[in-house]
Amino acid sequence: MDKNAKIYIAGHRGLVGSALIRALTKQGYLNLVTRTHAELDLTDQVAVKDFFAAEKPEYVLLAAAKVGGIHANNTYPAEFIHENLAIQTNVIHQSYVNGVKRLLFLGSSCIYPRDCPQPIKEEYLLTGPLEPTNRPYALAKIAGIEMCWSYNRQYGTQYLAVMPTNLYGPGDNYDLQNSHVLPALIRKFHEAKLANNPTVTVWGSGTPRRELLHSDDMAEACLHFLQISPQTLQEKLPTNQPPLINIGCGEDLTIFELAQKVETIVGYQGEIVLDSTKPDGTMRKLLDVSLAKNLGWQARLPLETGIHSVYQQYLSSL
Ligand SMILES: NC(=O)C1=CN([C@@H]2O[C@H](COP(=O)(O)OP(=O)(O)OC[C@H]3O[C@@H](n4cnc5c(N)ncnc54)[C@H](OP(=O)(O)O)[C@@H]3O)[C@@H](O)[C@H]2O)C=CC1
Ligand SMILES: C[C@H]1O[C@H](OP(=O)(O)OP(=O)(O)OC[C@H]2O[C@@H](n3cnc4c(=O)[nH]c(N)nc43)[C@H](O)[C@@H]2O)[C@@H](O)[C@@H](O)C1=O
Repeated sequence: MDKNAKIYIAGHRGLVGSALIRALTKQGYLNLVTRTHAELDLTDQVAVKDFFAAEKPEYVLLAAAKVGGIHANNTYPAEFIHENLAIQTNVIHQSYVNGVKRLLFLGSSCIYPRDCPQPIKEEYLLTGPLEPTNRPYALAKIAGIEMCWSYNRQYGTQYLAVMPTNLYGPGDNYDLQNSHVLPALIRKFHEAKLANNPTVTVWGSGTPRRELLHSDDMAEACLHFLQISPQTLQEKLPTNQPPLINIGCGEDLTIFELAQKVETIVGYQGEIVLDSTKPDGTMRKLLDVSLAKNLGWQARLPLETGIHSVYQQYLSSL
């Protein structure tokens, strides 16, 4: 890819979007197009049409979405399905209309059936019922994958759908209600340490397993697949399946084990209490990342190093 190629990063101030900006800048890409949510509401069909017609990006990284943890997904299902369907429909369609060379659509590991075999292969999509706590979000993401595949088949576009596992990194959402588990635990243990609280509450049974990937690894994966040659894709992506690539580190741990790791890194001395009134969500969603590896990408940052580094970033943001 030409270093002057015009690349639009949708959602550039988010967890993944900001990591994409860091990675693109590091690799010497200079011609980056960005808009804040206030400047361009991606649910607005006319505004998105005008933006693409004016800017004519050559590449699109679609990292804008309505995102949140288990509680947010369960509490605002209408917003999760409506906003995600609108954002991705507008951006994918206008990418086609304006001749974008390649688009990367970010989905999520929650698109796969709740009880599917582990580790989860791309081919398990649509083979069983979804997890209820995030079904509206997952269905929106599945529609986005289908849209990428349909445009590829009918119009010969080269859109890819990358499916990340649970992500964390600098600039994460630390809201105690709406965030994902890792930032929530970092904040809970840190605040309990400062206040000398005897207990920290962890939602659910502690037994669900999660796979966590740093946003810098995710951004490297996105750039790898944005730049991969059409020949390699043609050779290695099954033609009878959606253009889907799982992105994960290939290892998971229980929520209780994760809480213990955070407890140690933060240096909290009290006790962990489980709140069984809160939902567990999917019991396990470990991705099979052999396709990504076969296409030349694999995760680099070990979880413990990643947690140490985000805890330092969290402290410096206070
Ligand atoms: N975080 C995770 O654990 C995971 C994330 N993903 C996927 O990765 C992608 C990026 O997620 P992540 O970076 O975590 O999300 P963030 O919430 O951190 O960032 C999302 C970005 O999208 C922007 N945005 C949201 N709605 C609109 C809109 N209507 N118009 C314009 N911009 C909008 C937000 O702007 P603003 O904040 O101003 O609204 C924000 O900059 C998403 O597709 C998500 O589904 C997949 C799996 C796990
Ligand atoms: C990325 C992914 O993220 C979501 O799915 P999730 O993995 O279930 O999300 P989560 O990170 O919020 O929780 C993981 C586990 O951790 C437990 N847990 C313990 N204590 C806290 C806690 O304090 N906060 C949170 N949020 N969870 C906690 C919690 O009960 C659950 O068992 C969906 O948005 C989905 O759509 C999606 O894509």
